[in-house]
Amino acid sequence: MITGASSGIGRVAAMQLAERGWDVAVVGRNPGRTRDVAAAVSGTAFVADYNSLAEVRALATALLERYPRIDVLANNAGGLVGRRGRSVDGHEQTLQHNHLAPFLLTNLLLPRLVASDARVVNTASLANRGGTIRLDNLDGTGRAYLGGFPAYCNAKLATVLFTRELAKRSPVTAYSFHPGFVSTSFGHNSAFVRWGLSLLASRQISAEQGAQPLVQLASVDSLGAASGTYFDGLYPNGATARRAQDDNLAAQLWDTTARLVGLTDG
Ligand SMILES: NC(=O)c1ccc[n+]([C@@H]2O[C@H](COP(=O)([O-])OP(=O)(O)OC[C@H]3O[C@@H](n4cnc5c(N)ncnc54)[C@H](O)[C@@H]3O)[C@@H](O)[C@H]2O)c1
Repeated sequence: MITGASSGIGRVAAMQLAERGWDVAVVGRNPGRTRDVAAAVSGTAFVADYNSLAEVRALATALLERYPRIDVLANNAGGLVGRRGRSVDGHEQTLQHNHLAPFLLTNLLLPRLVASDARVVNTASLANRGGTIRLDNLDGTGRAYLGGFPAYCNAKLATVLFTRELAKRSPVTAYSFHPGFVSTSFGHNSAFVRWGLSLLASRQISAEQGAQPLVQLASVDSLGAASGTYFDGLYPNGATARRAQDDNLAAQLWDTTARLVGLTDG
């Protein structure tokens, strides 16, 4: 199961895993592109916009109906929303697309993932190092938006913490990773990020190269790294923000997020 599989890293990973014989669930936001990729990999298309948690819930229901077993869930959908705005559920959108929605999807699938002895692979980012988590203000209300970059850093720090905590709270194997600076449509909707990426142009890699960590983390039998590990590309224990090592923060973030997405009432 690969989210954000209609383009970029997710699309290439879907192609490569299908070539290895996997039955791939292609999850995307754009119906036409998602169906095209699904047809190309002889997989099944699922469409959901993470701007709505109701769509995430419907997605989970459809996936559970279709697959009695799930070997891998790759939470890869994400990116920046260039202008501050609220999701259908009232949350800051970059936070919802990168953290709240994948958290909810994973939890709704968790019993099936556990029963399948599955792996969860979360696409994080080096940007986690610039993140902060304010548990009483995950939306960043009142803080400068700057083309979504601070919100993105915070959300990807949340991804690293979520992965560590998932490894603690459940028997599934969970990894997060930074794919590298990959030439995709990532950041095209934010002038600030486009400018930042232009400075890194010489370090950009192709989507084929950027998909390698996802493909490896999904498919290699033994990675020799503990569940919860963050990879920088193919290398375990990549550099993270110090806060990403804070077990107490990870546990509190889990509980706060569960409340925000309506999994618990506190
Ligand atoms: N490209 C990079 O340099 C880079 C670096 C670090 C991390 N990442 C992360 O890699 C992942 C894949 O990005 P990419 O580089 O392939 O870019 P991309 O823009 O080609 O792909 C992003 C995918 O996420 C999906 N998505 C975005 N918002 C969504 C929403 N609201 N609902 C449902 N799906 C949504 C898109 O439809 C698309 O399929 C993202 O999580 C991104 O943050 C990318």
